[in-house]
Amino acid sequence: MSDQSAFDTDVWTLTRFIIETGRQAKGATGELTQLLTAMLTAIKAISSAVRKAGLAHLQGMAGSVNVTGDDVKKLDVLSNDLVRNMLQASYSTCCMVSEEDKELIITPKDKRGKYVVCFDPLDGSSNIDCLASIGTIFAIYKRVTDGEPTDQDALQQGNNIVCAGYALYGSATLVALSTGAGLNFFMLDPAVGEFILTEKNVKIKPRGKIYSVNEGYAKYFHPSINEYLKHKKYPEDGSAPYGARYVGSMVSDIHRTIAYGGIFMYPANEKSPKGKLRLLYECNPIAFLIEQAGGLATTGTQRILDVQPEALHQRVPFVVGSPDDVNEYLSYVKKFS
Ligand SMILES: O=P(O)(O)OC[C@H]1O[C@](O)(COP(=O)(O)O)[C@@H](O)[C@@H]1O
Ligand SMILES: [Mg+2]
Ligand SMILES: [Mg+2]
Repeated sequence: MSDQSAFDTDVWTLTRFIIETGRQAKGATGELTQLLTAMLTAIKAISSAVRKAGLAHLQGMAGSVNVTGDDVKKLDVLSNDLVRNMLQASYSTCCMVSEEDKELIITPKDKRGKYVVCFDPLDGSSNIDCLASIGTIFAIYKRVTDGEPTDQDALQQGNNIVCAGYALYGSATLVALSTGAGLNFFMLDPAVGEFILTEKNVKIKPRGKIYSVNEGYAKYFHPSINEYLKHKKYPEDGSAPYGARYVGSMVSDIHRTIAYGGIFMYPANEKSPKGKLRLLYECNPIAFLIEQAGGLATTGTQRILDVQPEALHQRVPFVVGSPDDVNEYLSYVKKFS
C-alpha cells in the first residue's frame, strides 16, 4: 500500500525533540516541556496572525478597525498577549520580562513554576506594514530567589540561560532552538501544524562575505567602526569587498548571518550611547544561539553572555557573527583604544 501522506511517520518534530530533551535532563520535572509547548503554541498563533495581517492588505482591511467595526489588535500587542497568556497558563513560569511591558510580569501565585522567561514578542515590528520578515525571540532561566519573584530573577547573566530560541516569520515559519547542546532549526509544516527538524547542530562559517549594519548612522559611529566598515568596502589587501545587507528586523538579519556567515552589528553611536538593542530579550538569547553555532557575540569590550544586567530594559552595543569576522572587528576596537 502506498503512503499517501507527505509526512514522514518517524519524523523528529519539535514537540518530540522537546520531550526527548526533557527526559534526558537530570532531575527533570517536565516543567520545561510544558513551557516550550506553550511557547510553540503562541508562536504558531503569531505566525497565523502575521500571515493574516499580510492578506488583510490585499483585501484593504489593514486598518485598526476590521470589517465588522471591531478594533483589531495591533500585531505586537496581540503577540505579547499570546506569549504572556500561553506561558502563564503553562504552570511553569514565575515571572517574565517582555519588551512590551515596563515592569516585571509576575505569574499569579496558583500558576507559578520555576522558570523566568525574557521575550521580544514581535521583533522588527516597524517592518509589519511592508511585509518584510519579522520574528519572536526568547530566553529561559531558572529563578534565583525564593518567595515573591523580583527583578533579580530576571537580571541574570546570559551564561545562566537554560534554553533560548527565535521564530522567524519569513517565506516559511522557522524556529531556531538550543538547550545548550547545539543549535537546531525546525520548519513549520502548515499542513500538519508541527515544526519539523530540518537542520541539526547548525554551525556558522568561520568567515562570511556580508556585513550588516545601519550605515545611515555612520556620522555618529565611533571611528573604529567606520574604519572597520571602510576596510570591508575597500580592502587594502586586494581581496573582494563584502556585500552589505540590512533588513532592520534583527531576527531576519541574524538568521541570514547564521545561514550565510558574516557579521551583524548594532553598535553604540553618539545619539544612542548604548546602541538600541535590549540585553535581556534581544542580545542575550541571540548571543547564546550564535555561540551554540560556533560564532561570537560581543559589546566590543565584553562577551555579551558575561554582561551583568542592571535593568530590565537595558541596552547594549551588539556585534555578532562568524568568529573570524567578529575577531577582525575587535582588532579595530583595540587599534583605537
Ligand atoms: O531602525 P534601526 O535603528 O536600524 O533599528 C533596527 C533594529 O530595531 C529593531 O527593530 C528593534 O526591535 P523591535 O521591533 O522589537 O522594537 C530590531 O529588530 C532591528 O535590528
Ligand atoms: Mg526587537
Ligand atoms: Mg519587539
